[in-house]
Amino acid sequence: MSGGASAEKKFDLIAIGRACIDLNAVEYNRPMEETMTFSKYVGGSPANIAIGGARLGLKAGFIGKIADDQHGRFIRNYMKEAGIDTSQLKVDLEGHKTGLAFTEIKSPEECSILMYRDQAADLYLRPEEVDEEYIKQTGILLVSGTALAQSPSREAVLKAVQLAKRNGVQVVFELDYRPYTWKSTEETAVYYSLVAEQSDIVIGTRDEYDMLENREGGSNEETIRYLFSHRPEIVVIKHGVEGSYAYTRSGGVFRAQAYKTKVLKTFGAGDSYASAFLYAIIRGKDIETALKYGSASASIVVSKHSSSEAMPTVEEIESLMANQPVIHS
Ligand SMILES: Nc1ncnc2c1ncn2[C@@H]1O[C@H](COP(=O)(O)OP(=O)(O)OP(=O)(O)O)[C@@H](O)[C@H]1O
Ligand SMILES: O=C(O)C[C@@H](O)[C@H](O)C(=O)CO
Repeated sequence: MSGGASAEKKFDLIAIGRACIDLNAVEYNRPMEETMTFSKYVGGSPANIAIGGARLGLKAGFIGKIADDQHGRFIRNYMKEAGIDTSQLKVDLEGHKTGLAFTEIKSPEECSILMYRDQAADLYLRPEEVDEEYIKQTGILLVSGTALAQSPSREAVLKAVQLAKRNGVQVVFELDYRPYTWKSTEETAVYYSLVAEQSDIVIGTRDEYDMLENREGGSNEETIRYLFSHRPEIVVIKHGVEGSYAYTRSGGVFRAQAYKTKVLKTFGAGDSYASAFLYAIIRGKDIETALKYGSASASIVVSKHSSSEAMPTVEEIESLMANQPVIHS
């Protein structure tokens, strides 16, 4: 897996899944019950990753579905301005709504997200709306796990994965587990393992791999033994502030520590991490360096108010990598 793969393609990365709205508490360090004002941003893990990638200079596209309303139009405009191709951002004509994420920042360590995702438009993307000609044009297809939670979005994603494999496009699976979207953990494990086994790169937290394996307290060693008996070449396992590991099929083990930063909130870490890690891989950097890019990007985003708008530039990431100490754990 290297940068050369997408050099001649129109896109470096196409993400599939939700593009939603984040409403982040403006008065933070207090419970949401006492929060009166929220700032609006584009959100949704795969949208954040595409925005992060575009900010780093990647050629990015997006496959998804937005509501036919002001929120949907806000999302499309923001993503277009961020430099993302929105031609495959379909408009829902059946009255489904944009998903909303209200974020509560009680303290830097105590953050939570209150989701309004009943009948969310993104989960109504249909398989017939996924176009092979579009997928052919990218080096990487980035799949978000939440898009597998419900039909018809589930089948749309499975079709996209199939088309990617048929056309030599690398599949990156970001586990992105959001409990409220799923009916049961059994169901999650079935679809997570189905897609992980077919992906070239899998990225998730230790807890998300436990979800994939339908167990508690699993180990990285067991996870890689399982996944390397299938298609994945690289497995990235994140351990929050304790840093992250990447394992390669050929036996490589790499670790990156988190960078010290003044944390405002913790969400957005995973999405910024994924976009910068993939940017580095696409640009042909080695895996250890790619992990550092991911960690540096995440440490910038956790120090800021939003997830999408806060995505850093290459210069910001490289400057942080050169100057900021890591957290020893
Ligand atoms: N408090 C922190 N300070 C600095 N860096 C952090 C902190 N928390 C996380 N990170 C960085 O972000 C990376 C991803 O974080 P984490 O493992 O929490 O992912 P995640 O759970 O997917 O994130 P999210 O909260 O966005 O869902 C970590 O590997 C680490 O490099
Ligand atoms: O992924 C979501 O739906 C919410 C995000 O947009 C939010 O910014 C976040 O949790 C990022 O990790």
